[in-house]
Amino acid sequence: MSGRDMIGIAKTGSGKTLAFLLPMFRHIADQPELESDDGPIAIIMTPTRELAMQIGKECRKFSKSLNLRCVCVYGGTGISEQIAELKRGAEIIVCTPGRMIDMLAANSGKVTNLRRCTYIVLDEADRMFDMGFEPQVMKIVDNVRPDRLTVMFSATFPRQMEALARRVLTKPIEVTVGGRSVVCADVEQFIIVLEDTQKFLKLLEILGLYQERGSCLVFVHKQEHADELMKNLLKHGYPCMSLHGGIDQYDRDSTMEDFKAGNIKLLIATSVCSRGLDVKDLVLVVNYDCPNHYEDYVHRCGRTGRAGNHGYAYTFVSHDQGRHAGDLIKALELSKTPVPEELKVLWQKFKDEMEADGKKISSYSGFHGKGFKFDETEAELANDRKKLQKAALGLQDSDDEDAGLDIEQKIERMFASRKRVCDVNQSLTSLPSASNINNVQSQSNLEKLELAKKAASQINILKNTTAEPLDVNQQAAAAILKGGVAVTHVSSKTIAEQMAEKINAKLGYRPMTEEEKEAELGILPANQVAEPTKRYEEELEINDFPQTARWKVTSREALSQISEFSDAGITVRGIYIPPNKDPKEGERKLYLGIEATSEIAVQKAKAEITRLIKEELVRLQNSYQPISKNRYKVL
Ligand SMILES: Nc1ncnc2c1ncn2[C@@H]1O[C@H](COP(=O)(O)OP(=O)(O)OP(=O)(O)O)[C@@H](O)[C@H]1O
Repeated sequence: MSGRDMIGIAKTGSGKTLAFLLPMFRHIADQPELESDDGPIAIIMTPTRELAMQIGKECRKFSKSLNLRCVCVYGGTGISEQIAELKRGAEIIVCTPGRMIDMLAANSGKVTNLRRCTYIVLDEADRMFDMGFEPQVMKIVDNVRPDRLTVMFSATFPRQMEALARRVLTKPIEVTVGGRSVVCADVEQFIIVLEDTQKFLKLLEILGLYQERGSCLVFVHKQEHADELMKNLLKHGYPCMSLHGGIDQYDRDSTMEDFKAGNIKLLIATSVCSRGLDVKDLVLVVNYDCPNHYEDYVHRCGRTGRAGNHGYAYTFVSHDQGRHAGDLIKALELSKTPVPEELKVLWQKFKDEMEADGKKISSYSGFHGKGFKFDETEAELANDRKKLQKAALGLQDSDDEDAGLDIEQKIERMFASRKRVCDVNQSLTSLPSASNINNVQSQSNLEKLELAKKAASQINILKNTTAEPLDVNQQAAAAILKGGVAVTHVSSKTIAEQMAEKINAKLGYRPMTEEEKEAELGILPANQVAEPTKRYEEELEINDFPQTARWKVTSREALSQISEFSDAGITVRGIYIPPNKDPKEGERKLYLGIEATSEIAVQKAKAEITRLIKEELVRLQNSYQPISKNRYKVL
């Protein structure tokens, strides 16, 4: 309420939605009214479409009487109605980040814009900052005025995620109500260790106990399992539906509506339903497949025991899932629930097995490798590569939240970056490996200037004859995101100057300033001449990223855009070496060389390269649709 940025952490079902809606209404009431063509004053971002719908519904309960308009913008459904609604104007947009970006770019920015946006909510903030959403969230947040109010809410907030989140907050206050990342005390937890073959019968037994008392939600790990289990339950006389990312959005919406209205009492879902969903009278959660990380367990269990009601959460762990036992023990201990002996035994067994393999177990989940063939760093690197390649091939479940944690760090590690700083003048003779400068080493500065000018003018001619729409489009998109008008005009002279600057950077040549020229002509005293500048270089290995990610950062357009944006020269060097092959003598794996006259320029270029690779990895993973949508239609 006081206008500070904040991180709010409170247990599931405690009413966090209202905690950000009420101050938001007050904030909007203090702003001047929207004029035609104004975008929203408040944006609420959520990780799932169902959650966006739910928050939109909650918001409208209040906004109607306050004469405010709230529009839900989320993917998977027709874009035209959402565009029409936005064009009529809305003070509040509840959205999933991907579709919001589509809207901002739609119709050259005439649909909506961020000019008036001063209040941003990131609900389920920790989820919003993992691999799936961070690039999109940052794209939006970075284009909202810096003096905005930003608030983040979640029931869980791992420390490593918090550091990332704080990048978009200004001196935030952190409000924690009750525990941080703890299962709500109103949820009674049961862990059952059993064989896979016993799971279905156990589920029938549990449903027999609870089905009469209210709605039940069963979580499975994969989309196929959800459909399979639904069929089996239908066969056994339990009317139910399934809900997951592979189902058409219209069917997802209607299933969710039916489940919330109590028309369907039993829902089989993947973790797409684990966060934020609020279903009245949901009395039972069954983790038919054990969640594969701690936060997911907390959120899944939190679908029951909401708003002061009592709920029950059962979790099945099979004997070969000892690796998850640590997280479950942690969850039980933190919520002061006795840990079953069988679970302790399972965990101990897993730890013993790992230790026998030479792997050290940390207190709960995860282990630190002590491989036989690799040293620790190599093992980690190999593992990261495997994961990224898996992601690129779409081999992970699309609802697997674990997939992208700390992806930037992994990319950074794969870059195996090498840095160098050198004096410009020295560098001309001491850095023969630095790309195109070999043939100009012995030339004088004046000759180099002439060379740069000629090359720039040739490129300029080429630019004018083969226009590059991408450059212009990108500028337009940036302008639209900022709420401006998409006008881009770059004169030939400017292009020539920019190209000359870039070539100068590559050559390691710094043109003389007016003062220096005058000094050389004897007009200024020599002691007023500026000190020689330094050149900063960094090499980033890109050989082992998936092919499309490599293409993305080596294309001519991408390189010229990054150069333009960062003021650094970038060259593609080395050759591509396939996996499991070593470079021959004198060869180097494919890498990018960045050179600039300031460290900031190098960092800007590197950040952009990282962003492009990350975006591509996310795209590859999200575009994986293994199963035909039609299979999931429930008639
Ligand atoms: N002051 C209140 N008194 C009674 N019920 C409330 C109050 N505030 C919120 N609720 C109800 O509590 C339920 C849970 O609220 P909400 O969905 O905001 O929880 P949450 O903290 O966001 O949970 P999650 O972490 O799962 O997203 C909703 O049904 C809401 O209507």
